[in-house]
Amino acid sequence: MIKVQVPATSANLGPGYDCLGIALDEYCTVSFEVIEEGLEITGCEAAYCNEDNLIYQAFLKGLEYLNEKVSGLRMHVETNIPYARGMGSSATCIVAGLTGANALFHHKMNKYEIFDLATQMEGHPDNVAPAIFGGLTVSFMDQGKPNMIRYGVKKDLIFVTMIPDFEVSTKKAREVLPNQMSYAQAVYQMGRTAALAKAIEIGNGLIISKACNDQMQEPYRKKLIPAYDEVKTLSKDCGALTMFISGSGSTMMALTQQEEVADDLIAQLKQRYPSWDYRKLHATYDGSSDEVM
Ligand SMILES: Nc1ncnc2c1ncn2[C@@H]1O[C@H](COP(=O)(O)OP(=O)(O)O)[C@@H](O)[C@H]1O
Ligand SMILES: N[C@@H](CCOP(=O)(O)O)C(=O)O
Repeated sequence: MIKVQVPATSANLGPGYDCLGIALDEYCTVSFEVIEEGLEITGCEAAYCNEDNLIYQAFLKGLEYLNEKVSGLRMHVETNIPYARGMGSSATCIVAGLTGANALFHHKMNKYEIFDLATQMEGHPDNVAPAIFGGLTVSFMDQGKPNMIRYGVKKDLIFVTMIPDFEVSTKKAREVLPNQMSYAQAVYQMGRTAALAKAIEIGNGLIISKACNDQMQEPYRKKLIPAYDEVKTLSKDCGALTMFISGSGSTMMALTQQEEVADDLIAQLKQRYPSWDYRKLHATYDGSSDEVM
């Protein structure tokens, strides 16, 4: 039996739409066991316990690439990453399926081949890159192929993760975006994205707070998250460096280097939104991994 572990991810980090992503210390683990026939899936919602399961679809894509077949498969999923909340659940599924297939067939693919296949399935590279390689990644497409470079992350950064009790599907959140932006907006985004990556690496709070602002997707997506303005203001009032929509939402993340700021923000939000889920997460350099059990 093979056991695969993949971290949650937060994409965009404000201005880095479809480019920036970071791996966080919350994990999805999936075990894969070849059986005589059929497909057995446990550990996820009944709606996903069938051939449409995204992990299974990615597993099949991996097999096809490797030109391999299995007689049957037993899969067990354990995850703390909520669905459709902007924490990269679909990327973890895709990376887990591909990694599982690769591990069963002697690691014939390298991580860059997995990155390519995963990007094809996810449609953009920013979640799958940190899910595979860990850390803070900057990705871009070149001639249809994904490329990425990895940055470090200052250890003391706390990602205050505020998970609303409703879903936002990535597909829907992409549909609300306009098709064009001005040169002025492009300049606004480029400078901030480049500066933000370095600021997160070295823990420069001043640049994080100035650079982590976005004109490209958050102004349009905040309509899908009614509490966005309130959470943004509260994060600032509590002393957080910044607050952004994680991936396509609905999760919002505030960044701070002070434990008491994180605790205060969570305590205040818990009073207003007791049904939300709150976590204090940290970046991880552990990308996807597999082991024989
Ligand atoms: N454990 C799981 N098993 C099967 N499919 C899953 C699982 N978790 C997530 N998914 C798939 O990922 C979709 C959510 O993806 P998406 O809308 O991109 O949100 P997210 O921000 O969580 O990645 C679900 O609707 C489902 O198709
Ligand atoms: N760049 C994508 C990221 C989607 O991330 P997810 O965690 O919501 O799947 C986007 O913003 O659409």
